[in-house]
Order: sequence, then C-alpha cells, then structure tokens
Amino acid sequence: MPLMEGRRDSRVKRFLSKNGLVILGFTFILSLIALLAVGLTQNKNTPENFKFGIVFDAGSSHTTMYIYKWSAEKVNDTGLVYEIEACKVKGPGISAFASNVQDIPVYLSKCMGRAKELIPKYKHHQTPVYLGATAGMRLLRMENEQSAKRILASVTSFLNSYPFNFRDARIISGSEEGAYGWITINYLLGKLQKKQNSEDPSSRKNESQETYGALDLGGASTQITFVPKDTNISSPIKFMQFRLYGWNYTVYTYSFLCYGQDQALLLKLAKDTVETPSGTLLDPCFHPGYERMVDISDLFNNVCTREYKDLFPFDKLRIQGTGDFLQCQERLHNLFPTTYCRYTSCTFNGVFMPPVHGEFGAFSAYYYTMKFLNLTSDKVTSEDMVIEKMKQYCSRPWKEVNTTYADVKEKYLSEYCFSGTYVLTLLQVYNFTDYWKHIHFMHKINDNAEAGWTLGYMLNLTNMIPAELPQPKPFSRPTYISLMVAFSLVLAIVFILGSIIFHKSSYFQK
Ligand SMILES: Nc1ccn([C@@H]2O[C@H](COP(=O)(O)OP(=O)(O)OP(=O)(O)O)[C@@H](O)[C@H]2O)c(=O)n1
Ligand SMILES: [Ca+2]
Repeated sequence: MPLMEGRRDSRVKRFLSKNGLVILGFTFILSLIALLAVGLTQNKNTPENFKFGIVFDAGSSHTTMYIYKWSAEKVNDTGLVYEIEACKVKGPGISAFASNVQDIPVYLSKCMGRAKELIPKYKHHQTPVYLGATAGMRLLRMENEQSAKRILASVTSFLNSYPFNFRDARIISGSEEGAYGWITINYLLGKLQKKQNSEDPSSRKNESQETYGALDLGGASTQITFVPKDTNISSPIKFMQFRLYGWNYTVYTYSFLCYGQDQALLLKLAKDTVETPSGTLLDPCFHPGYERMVDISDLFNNVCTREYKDLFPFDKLRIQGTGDFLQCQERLHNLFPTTYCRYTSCTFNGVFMPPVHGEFGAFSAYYYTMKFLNLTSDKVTSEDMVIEKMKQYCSRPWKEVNTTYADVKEKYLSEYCFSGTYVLTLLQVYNFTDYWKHIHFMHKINDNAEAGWTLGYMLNLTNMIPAELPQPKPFSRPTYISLMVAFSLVLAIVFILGSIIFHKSSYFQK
C-alpha cells in the first residue's frame, strides 16, 4: 500500500510540475490583462461633462445676460470658462422701471428664452442664475429705497419662474464691482494660475505684482482696482485681501459713484448751468454744429446733481457744440477737485489712493470710447498722441461726423468727443500721464470672455477659484498608463522566463 501511495504521489507531483505552472502562468497573464483593462477603462477619456452659469449685468445704461460654460472635471483649473453668449437686453437699465415694474418680464424674457435654447434641457435645473445690479440701482436706492426693492422683487419672481437654479438678484457694492472686475481680467489673462509653475517662494512678492490693475468705466460709476507697490502704507480704506490658488493678494479698490460717463456729463452740464445761467450753453465738449435740448428738471432731478439745484428763469437748456478739446478738458478738470487730501496720497474729492502701479486693463466704456477713436492700439504709447487725436476729432463739424459714421447710434456718436476727453482727464487725475503705455484697453480676453465684473462674480459664488493650489498628481495620465503597461509587461516576461527556467531545471533533474 505505501508503495502504491508513493507512486500516486509522484504522478500528482509530475502533473503539477508539468501543467500546474502552465495553468498558473495562464492565470497570471489573464490577471495582468484584466489589470491593464481596468486601468485603461478607468482612465480613458469620457465625453466631457459641461456646466453652465448665467449672470445678468444690470448696469445703469443697459442690461446684458452672460452665459458661461466650463468643463465639470476641470472645475478648479483656471482659464477654462468660456462666455458662450452675451445677450443684450433691449431697452434702458433696470432702474428705469421704477414706475412700470410690470414691464420687467417682457424686458428680460427674450434673453431668458435664449438661455433656454443654448443650455441643454437636462442641465437647466443645475444652472445657477444671478443678477447683479450696479450704479443705476445704487442711485435709485439712495433716491427711493422702496422703488429699488420693488424692481428687485419683480426681477426675482420673474427669474424664479424659469426651470434654472435661480440664486439671487441684488445690488452689488462698488468694491465688489471693482474686485470682481480685477479677478475676471487676471483669471482670463492667466495671471492667477501662472503662479502654479513657480516653486520659488522668494518670487512671491514679484509675482503678486504681476497682476493687472482693473479700470472699469460705466454710465453711472467708475472703479479702479490694483495691487499697490507698498501694501504696508497706512490706509483709511481697508485693502481687500484675497487668497487665490495659494497666494495672498492685497488689493486697493475704489468705486466713484456719479463718475460714470453719463452721470459725469450731467454733472458737467449742471455745473455749467449754475456757473453761467443762460438758456443756451456753448459747449466745447460737443462738435461744432451739434445741438441738443435738455430739460432743466431732468438735469437736476438726480442724486448726483441735486446739490447744484437752483431756480432758473428757463426750463429748457439748449446745448450748442463748439468742438474745442482744450476748453472741454479745462471744464472737465473742474469735476475733479484735487487740492484737498488728508492722507499720504489721494485721487480726487479727498479720496485716498496709493500711487498707481503695474500694468492696467481698461474695459467697458474706456474700451468703447477709445476703440471708436482708434486709440486702443499698443502703438499709442503716450498721452500726447491721444491729446493730438482728440483736438482734431472734437473740432470736426457734427454734420461731417454724422455722415461719416452713419451706422453708429446717435447718442454714442454725439458724445465721443466728450467721453474721449473724459477718459483722458480721469486717467490724468489718476496720475497715468507718464504711464500711458501701461494701460491696455481690452474687451474680449483671449477669445474666452469679456472683461467685466460678471465672470469674477460667478467664479466666486460657485467656488471655482480655490484658496489653495490644487495638489498636482505625481504623473500625468499618459505617463501613468505607459508606466502601468511597461511594468506589467516586465512582470509577465520575468514570470514566463522564470517558469521556463524552472520547468527545464526540474525536467533535467529527472
Ligand atoms: N458702443 C458703446 C456702448 C456704450 N457706450 C457708453 O458707455 C457707457 C456705458 O458703459 P457700460 O459699461 O455699459 O455702463 P453700465 O454698465 O450700464 O453702467 P454702470 O456700470 O455705471 O452701472 C454709456 O455712457 C454709453 O453711452 C458707448 O459709448 N459706446
Ligand atoms: Ca458696468
């Protein structure tokens, strides 16, 4: 019996040494293939999952609806958000609806219809909708808080009736407007994510100065925002602190209410009327031959001009253009009192501002005006070049200008002499005189999105800009896959070679 058992044992051993290794090897290779398949499937490119966001910019002169689109997988990277639509709402700014709030649904419905068309239906419920109102509504709130509330309530109930994820409709502050504009342009210019490549902490200071300052000019207010050279100076205005992608920023921002283009023109006309009360105003800021009638009640029935209100023996003002840039500029300088300053440095009206520093992006009405005047090119490197152009442009007869640019809206066209002079004067007051080449007039940045506060607002509210740098993965996906394949192959080859050697040696031993 023991002999029989011994023989069976050795047969089993032989079977195992002959076929066992083959079975094991086969199983091993199958496992490797499975491992690779799982790795590759897990890491393969799935179709991109896009997200959308809607922001209404309810400005003083008009409302625009922006739709942004980005990849859900790359949510914390930067420069990946695209503006896919800028729908201009037909009509004035929302503050003009104080006495006819019932018309707000009709006013906003066309652009909301566009949003429904452009965003896939199954994404509607997760698409956030925000409306931010700026200086026009700030002024209305100062004049009549109830009216401002009624307008926002009507906007809220209308936007809520859509299948989107409506978040809120509110008046944003001037500092928010300035800060979000600064975030937008630096995000789009790649100034924030560029830091990811820097590993040298000593370069932190220089790098933080690399951001662009932001200059925004609207119809009713204007903002200036930048990282000052010296952030340790004592400031009566709290600097804003941001931590973005692992870096700290100390940012100065100020919003001048009533110093947007439209309100500044009213301010100028009101001051002129008070200083030389006459039914006819010879105005150097309009082209020779241009005429416009303005109601005195409209001119002074306004938060920005009411301090000049007086009794006049006429109720209409006739404006007659004389087209003289230098005289226009002299008049505009009167809007910016600079003599009084309690701090180390000021802009105007005694407002603290550190000296301007770094490169600046100038957008909205800065851009519209300078674009029309053909002054946005980088070849315009000095203020003198702008002055020469303005002298010549303002002196052109209105008739000639009107026929040359027949396709430009008359409201805009008639005011480009004024607004060009205003832009130049405002920048002089900010002290950009010897700094002109550092101003970059911009509209759409890198074909991604328009410069303005809306994108920064949405990035912030959807937490798309992390405070800390996302931890980079040790290997990129192609490297990871190649390494997996290479090591699996090496393992397989070693195993096959090993089993052949083992098999042969046990055969010879027999
Ligand atoms: N092609 C254009 C478009 C606008 N404008 C002028 O630009 C100013 C409005 O600029 P905008 O940035 O649209 O202002 P709002 O956002 O409406 O105003 P705010 O930011 O002050 O609320 C107005 O004076 C308008 O006449 C212009 O000159 N040319
Ligand atoms: Ca604006």
